[in-house]
Amino acid sequence: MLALRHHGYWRALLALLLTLATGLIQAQPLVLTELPTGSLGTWASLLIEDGPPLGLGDAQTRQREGLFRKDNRAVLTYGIGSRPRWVHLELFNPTTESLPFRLVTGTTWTDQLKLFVVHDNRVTASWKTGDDYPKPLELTPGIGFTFTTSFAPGRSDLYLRVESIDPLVLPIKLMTEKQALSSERLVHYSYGFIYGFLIALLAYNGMLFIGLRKRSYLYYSLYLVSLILLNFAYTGHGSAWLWPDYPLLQRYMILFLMVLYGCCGLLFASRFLALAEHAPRVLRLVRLSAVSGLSLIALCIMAGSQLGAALVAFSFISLFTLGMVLLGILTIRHGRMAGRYFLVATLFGMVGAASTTLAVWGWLPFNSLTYHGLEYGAIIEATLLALALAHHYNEMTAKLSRITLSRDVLSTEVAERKQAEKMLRKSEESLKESQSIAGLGSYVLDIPTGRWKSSDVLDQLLGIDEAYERSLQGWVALTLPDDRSMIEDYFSNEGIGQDKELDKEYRILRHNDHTERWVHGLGKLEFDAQGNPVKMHGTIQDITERKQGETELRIAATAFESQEGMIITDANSVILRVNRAFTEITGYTAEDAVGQTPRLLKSGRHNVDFYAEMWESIKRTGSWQGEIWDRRKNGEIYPKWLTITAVKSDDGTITHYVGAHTDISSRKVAEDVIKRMAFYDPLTQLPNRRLLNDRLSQAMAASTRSGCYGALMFLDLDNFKQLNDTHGHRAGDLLLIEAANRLNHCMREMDTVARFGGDEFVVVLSDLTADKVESASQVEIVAEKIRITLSEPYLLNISHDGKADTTIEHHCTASIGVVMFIDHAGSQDDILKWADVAMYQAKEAGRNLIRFYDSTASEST
Ligand SMILES: Nc1nc2c(ncn2[C@@H]2O[C@H](COP(=O)(O)OP(=O)(O)OP(=O)(O)O)[C@@H](O)[C@H]2O)c(=O)[nH]1
Repeated sequence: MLALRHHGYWRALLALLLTLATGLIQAQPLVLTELPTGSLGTWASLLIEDGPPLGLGDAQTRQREGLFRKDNRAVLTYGIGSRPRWVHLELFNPTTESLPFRLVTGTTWTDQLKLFVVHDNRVTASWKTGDDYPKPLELTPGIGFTFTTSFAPGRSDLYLRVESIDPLVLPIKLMTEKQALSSERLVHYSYGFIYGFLIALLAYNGMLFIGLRKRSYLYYSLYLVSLILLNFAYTGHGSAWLWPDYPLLQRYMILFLMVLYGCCGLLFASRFLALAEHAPRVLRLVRLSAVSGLSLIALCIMAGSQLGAALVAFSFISLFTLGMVLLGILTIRHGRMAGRYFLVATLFGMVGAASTTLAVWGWLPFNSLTYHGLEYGAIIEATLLALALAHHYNEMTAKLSRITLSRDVLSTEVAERKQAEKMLRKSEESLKESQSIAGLGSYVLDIPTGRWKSSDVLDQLLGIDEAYERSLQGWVALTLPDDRSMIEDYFSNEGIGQDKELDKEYRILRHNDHTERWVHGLGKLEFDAQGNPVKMHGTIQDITERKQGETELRIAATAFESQEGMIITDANSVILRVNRAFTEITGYTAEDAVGQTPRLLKSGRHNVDFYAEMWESIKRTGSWQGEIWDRRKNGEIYPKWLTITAVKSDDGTITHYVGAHTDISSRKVAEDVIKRMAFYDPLTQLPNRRLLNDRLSQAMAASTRSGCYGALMFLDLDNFKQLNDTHGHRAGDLLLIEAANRLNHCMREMDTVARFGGDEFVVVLSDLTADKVESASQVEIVAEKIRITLSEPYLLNISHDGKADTTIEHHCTASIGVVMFIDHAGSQDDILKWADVAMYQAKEAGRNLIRFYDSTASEST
């Protein structure tokens, strides 16, 4: 208050100086036909009441005494708790008629206003109004008090007494009816717009609150309600329309609503800026301020101190606007975008409120802009706060969507993790199962103590149970004595001393059934900080079957490299492997043969049927064996004894073929020799008597079949003995050989020439004709040919031991006995006997003759 008064003195002094400076100019009355636009404060003179209230007469007297002083401001503003004062305005109507005018003065909150129009020392019009009175007269909401009056020609004096504890603001305007209406219309439109805008904003945010249930919107709506109510109150709409009968309410309503407006603003700001979260101490301060403001105003109202209430309200609203700006700055410093909008909004609000406050306090020039600053600022502030709220909502939505996204990601991760855990469990089970199938057990050995832990599979493998002593001794006991040193060596120096990993194959003795098993032990060392091995993690796998398999393989490999030629093909007969014996027999190396098929060895001696039969047998019985002729790499054809065996899988599918063969060339040769020895005469190489019997039997059978005659000739060389006796046995042999050759040359392929013994030969002719005479004639021709051929001289080259060979010419003939046979007329022996008889007949007849056996006459023909 002191400060206010202090300022008031300065202003008075300033006004006095200005009055003195401009006094001459404004000593003239205000000519009503030449009215300036705007407020007429500079034309007025003032008198402050020091003592008890003055009446009009007192004021007129003081005016005449020159006690009224000029203020020299268009709008007279004197702040809160100003002393009542009188204002005098001298008016002059230069016309001859009364001029009607609309006088606008005071603000809507002016407590008391008295107005007198004096003409010719007569009061022509007077009013008493103000918001201290119920149903205040001539109150135009949004404008002030407006009085319609007429000024008679000549001079009129306007006396105005004004009293207000609220900020005393005194615009004085004289307008024609037309000007007044236009001005009022503008004001009404403006308020229509302002309220429309604010109410729309309120409705919108109210609905947002109902829809979104966000308290920021509720507090913002409350803030708007308080702003609208405050505006409604101080523009006079309240006292004109809502509470005209309650001047007491009007007196405190503006002030209370100012505090309430500030509190709602703080409430909204606290929520919007999330002070509870980011600045709890500031929130406490804000709450304290709000509660203090409300308490103080309530106290003032209850104490009936309008001045106190006005001071509280104006101080509070000033601090509030400043506080809002500070809150905005604080929030920006916390790095929140919402704070920027808020700060800009509150700055507008603050500037607007400050403008109005300072204008009505008289610290700023009073004009439409400054006076309505609070409204403009509030509208801009409310708009920007709505934008801030929208931005905040966007931020929240983005945050929410981020949270939703994170939640989705999280739930996906959880699902994935669950899936991974499930898969892990599954794979652990599979691992256990596969370890069990593979006979793979695992262990962990504590090296310093020698204690170990084993998996279930390892326990099964070792044949131990829970109670088994899992110590070093326990382990040694499980190892086969012969292999213990291998493991002991590793743990003593060879391995662990050199930090090597364990990798050994050794045998164990199962604890429960004392069976021997082969195992493969692996172990990985774990070291302490000093580098000493402290643990070993490892696996032990049962490899008994593999070991057995390896042994069998070794045996098989040895067997494979046997004397027999071996060949292994796949199911498509493609050669996979051959052994050394194969190469030795065939001449083909492994490189030559692998990838080929056994057709490589084909001799061409066997026809398609042979091979078809062979494969049919393999398919049916799984094997085939027999003699087969193949061709060596060098082209030589050789016989071999081949055994082919099909290798089948468990399901019976043929997977491989194994062929084993032996070269039987030499055996074949031996067989031939034996055969020759058994059936051929070693000297002449002619069939012997045994083979003759066979051939004769065939010829006889053929004769029976065909009904054609066959013939048998019995030949005996004449006087052969002499040669032997004269030139030695060797010469006799040579003659026999030559005679045999000559016989062979005389005969057809189909005929048989045999050596019967000594110097006797037998010739069998088959398939002659069915006619006996004709056949006999053919035989005779042959026999004659033989006789003549054999009678040719023989040149015999005789070798002598240690002497030179000698060649002799020898003459020799043969006696020939012939038997014709057909359809088993006699047995083989009979035929031979008959031929022999005929031959003897020839001998007896003189030798070198041919005789046919005649069964009826038993004589030669
Ligand atoms: N060099 C030789 N002589 C044989 C062989 N086998 C038998 N001889 C002899 O052949 C002779 C056969 O004699 P014979 O047929 O009885 O008498 P021959 O002198 O031919 O008189 P004829 O038959 O009456 O004309 C005997 O002296 C046998 O020792 C043989 O393989 N080599």
